[in-house]
Amino acid sequence: MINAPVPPHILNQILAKADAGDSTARHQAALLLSCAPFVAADLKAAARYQHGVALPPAVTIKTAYALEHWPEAQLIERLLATHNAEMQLLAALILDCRGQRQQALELMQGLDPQALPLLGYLLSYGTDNPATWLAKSPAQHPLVQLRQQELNAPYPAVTASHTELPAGMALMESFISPMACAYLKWICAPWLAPAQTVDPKTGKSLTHQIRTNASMTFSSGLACPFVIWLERQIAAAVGLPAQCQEGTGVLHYQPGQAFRPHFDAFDPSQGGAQHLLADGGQRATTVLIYLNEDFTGGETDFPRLNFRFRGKMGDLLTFSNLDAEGQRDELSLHQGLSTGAGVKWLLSKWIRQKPTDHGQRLHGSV
Ligand SMILES: O=C(O)CCC(=O)C(=O)O
Ligand SMILES: [Fe+2]
Repeated sequence: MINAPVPPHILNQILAKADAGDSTARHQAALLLSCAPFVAADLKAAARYQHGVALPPAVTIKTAYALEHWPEAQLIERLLATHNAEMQLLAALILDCRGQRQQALELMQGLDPQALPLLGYLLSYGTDNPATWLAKSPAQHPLVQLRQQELNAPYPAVTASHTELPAGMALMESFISPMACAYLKWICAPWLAPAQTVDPKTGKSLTHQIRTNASMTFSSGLACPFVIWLERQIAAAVGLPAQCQEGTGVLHYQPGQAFRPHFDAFDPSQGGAQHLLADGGQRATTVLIYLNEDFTGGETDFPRLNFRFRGKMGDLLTFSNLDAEGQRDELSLHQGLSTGAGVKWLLSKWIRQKPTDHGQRLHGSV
């Protein structure tokens, strides 16, 4: 079975019917709330509607993986055992990022050829014309095309000896594979919305001209096993607990869009700071993973360090936002320069000093 994500307004209509006693809606609600890669609410909510409904294996896997910390080999084994196209795709992505390309390709090739266009349609539900997806032959699917194009990309990740990196920064080249980049772009595309920024005075999120791009954030309820796995990979790479992470964000810049100069760390002198610092303390570290290369402009720019960075597909750049005393580092000011031609995709991860609600929900309490 393939699990369908649903835009919130549709889900809310179904939930309202289910709450009014409609048994079909209850059934739909249990399935939809528990599906992967997008779970529109948390699993506790699904349980409310669950009576008599067999939940898809993905749900059990996601919950157990998040809470029991299975070793990676066990995760892959269980994903494969579901015989579910989506779960097998996740296993292929993890294997691919691990450098087991041949096994990943075999898995991809073994997938039901109808499953990928159908997954594309389901993932774009409500925002795309289903006919566009269903009319595509499986061979036209971006993930299918990619497996032929990207055969020679280097894996696994290598830590780059980038002599020109400023202090406090590190680069890991090919941290995730092009197939994984394509998957992240693909599943986020239908869910992009104007990116928000935090109002320092109130601590509330709002749209602001400082940030004109779009984004999508995987809250703990939305994270699929691949995103949970990726958060743990990031944690290991930067040596900071996965529990300290905020949700994984994916940023999308159309030509001319930008994220103007800003600090990721909060300004503690502002009124909204206490509210923001309450869940995990300061944003100590930022991790960026570059998901594509086919655009001009759009570098990540650190004006006070006279440093400008352009990642290759799958590269991870990390930098610190705090100085040795734990205060906001004034040198960490940075921006996503406006893109010229083409679209820029970037994964963005902020890591706090202490565990966050998000991190503990996905990775257990510390
Ligand atoms: O788009 C970029 O290059 C920078 C993104 C950024 O500053 C952030 O996500 O905090
Ligand atoms: Fe930033």
